[in-house]
Amino acid sequence: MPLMKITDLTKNFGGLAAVSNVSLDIDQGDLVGLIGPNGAGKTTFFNLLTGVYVPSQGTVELQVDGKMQKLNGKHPDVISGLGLARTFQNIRLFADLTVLENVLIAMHREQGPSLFHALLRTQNHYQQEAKLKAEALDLLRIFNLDQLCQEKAKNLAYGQQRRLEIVRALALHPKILFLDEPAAGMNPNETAELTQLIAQIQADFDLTVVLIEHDMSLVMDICQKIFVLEYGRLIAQGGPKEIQANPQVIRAYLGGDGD
Ligand SMILES: Nc1ncnc2c1ncn2[C@@H]1O[C@H](COP(=O)(O)OP(=O)(O)OP(=O)(O)O)[C@@H](O)[C@H]1O
Repeated sequence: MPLMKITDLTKNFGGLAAVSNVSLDIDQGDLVGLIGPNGAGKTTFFNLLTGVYVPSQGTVELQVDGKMQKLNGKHPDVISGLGLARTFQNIRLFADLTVLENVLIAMHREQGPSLFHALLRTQNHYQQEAKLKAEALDLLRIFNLDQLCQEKAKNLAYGQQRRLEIVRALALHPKILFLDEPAAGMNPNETAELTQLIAQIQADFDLTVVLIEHDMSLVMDICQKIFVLEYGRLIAQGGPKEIQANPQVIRAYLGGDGD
């Protein structure tokens, strides 16, 4: 049974089919790349899977406790609660809060101390706060951001902000992590470092990762399976070698208006 099953998924914006009849499965433990030229429908696809958009047609199902459960029409917060976390193409941090506070806020949304304990400042409250802080620092350490934990997010370099976004998503303890162009704006060294980090957290946290990325070195290095969209349609799927040799994919990139 797949972890996620996407069937005939379609999203129309007026007369434009941004995603068109896409069917695919994502298996537990996959590290999946979603590629395609600009405007192919990749971000729209993510938005459909994470509840930001309601599909015009088709279904998105997630395996929960051994059964496939329909996600269509569920609020993004409910979907997030079922184990889907994501980052966005545009960085969405709290610019004036510290690095640590940015992570703690994400954690509080998921598992923070109850209002009752917080208001009464109970011992339980302080213990839970200390536990969350320790966990946040552990995650920040993996991404080499622990030394910057008291720095305001807006003062971080661009690549560091992107890494902090991933830490915030990981803090939700997701089953599936969706990364929308995690290496965008990074230099080649930062991209190489991030590539290894993504592979490492996928293994260490037993995660399923789905990423949109234009940087082919990242995709081909670590993705075991690649899905290719063009004009909203799924035109190919397979391993990195297969995809690189696929004539339809080559034509989409060379003949289209993509990168
Ligand atoms: N909210 C919207 N309303 C209308 N059209 C939209 C909307 N969102 C996306 N589109 C259109 O849908 C198509 C797919 O866009 P999408 O952003 O999903 O592509 P993408 O593959 O993520 O592109 P990129 O690689 O440039 O980020 C594009 O033609 C885009 O202009």
